[in-house]
Amino acid sequence: MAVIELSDVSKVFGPTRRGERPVTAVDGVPLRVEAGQIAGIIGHSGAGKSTVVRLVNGLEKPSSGTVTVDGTTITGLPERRLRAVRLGIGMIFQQFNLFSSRTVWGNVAYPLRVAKVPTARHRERISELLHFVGLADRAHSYPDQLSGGQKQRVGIARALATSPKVLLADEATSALDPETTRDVLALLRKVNVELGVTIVVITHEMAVVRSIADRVVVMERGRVVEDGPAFDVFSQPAHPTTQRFVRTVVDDVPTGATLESLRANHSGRIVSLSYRDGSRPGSEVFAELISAGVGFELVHGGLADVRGRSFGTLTLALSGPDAAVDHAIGRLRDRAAVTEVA
Ligand SMILES: Nc1ncnc2c1ncn2[C@@H]1O[C@H](COP(=O)(O)OP(=O)(O)OP(=O)(O)O)[C@@H](O)[C@H]1O
Repeated sequence: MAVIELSDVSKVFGPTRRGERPVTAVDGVPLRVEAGQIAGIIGHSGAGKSTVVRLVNGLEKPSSGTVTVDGTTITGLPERRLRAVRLGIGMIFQQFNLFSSRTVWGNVAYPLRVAKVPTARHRERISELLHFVGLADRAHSYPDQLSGGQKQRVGIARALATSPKVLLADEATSALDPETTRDVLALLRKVNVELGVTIVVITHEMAVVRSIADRVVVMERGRVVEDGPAFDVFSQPAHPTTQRFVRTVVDDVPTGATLESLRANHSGRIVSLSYRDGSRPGSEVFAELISAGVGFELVHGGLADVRGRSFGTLTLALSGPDAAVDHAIGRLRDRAAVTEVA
């Protein structure tokens, strides 16, 4: 079942001054996020990601198309009904957006008050949330006494206070160092697995998508240019923009200067063996080469793991008589996609 569904949604911001052109921030976007999924929406600055988030929580109205959240079509809903829908959507932000004058406890209590949860129930709920995010001992601290990672944990506890079905994370780790990013992403996974919350992660970093998303949506200039299961998008990216994003985290195929340097430094034939179906190269590769009497050197490559399945490319420089090398390449083609790169 789709928890979030955008059908052919566009958002055009009209010019605010004379002489300016309207901006199409979102252009005919289809998006379906299934219940229990973690979807990663990636794109460069200005691609339209934040506008998609604002359309999902009803802060922007689409110029055309419809937005449905948890079975309710929110397009055209009056503000009063929208507020009720928003209670089912948690949000976390890059700059955490905590109240600096309230303690951790006070920050987490705030959405409970807005949702008119009886005060008698606050203590138990807040304590449960702070335990869940690992901050039970910081309840009386103020935000400026916390690290960035701790602030985001408070943001997550606050976003979960009213037990939303959906959590929207807009660049939630962009202000954090890599180690803290890993911890916060692990916490988001826990939110997904243990609480069953559907999560949409908006980011410009492929490493974030790689470590958390089940599903990847790539946006460019307001459009969705690629959308698929994380393993497929990482192992066989189709759109050039996706290919560039994937190369920022998995640089297994030699291109450009690397390829030139390989050619300059190896006189033999250079072949790449690609594994894109979840299988891995094993000792059989080397056994084939040895039995064919071919010399080899591993000159480039890498294997990556996405959602528990691996893929990657190994590049080898082969040396020996032409017939033996041809024979070995023929045998390897039975086991992997082989490309001769030089
Ligand atoms: N309220 C607005 N009025 C006018 N133009 C807007 C408005 N909000 C966004 N835009 C424009 O829409 C386009 C998409 O912006 P959006 O913030 O959705 O992109 P993004 O992918 O989230 O980028 P970033 O990561 O930089 O926030 C940009 O060209 C932006 O300038």
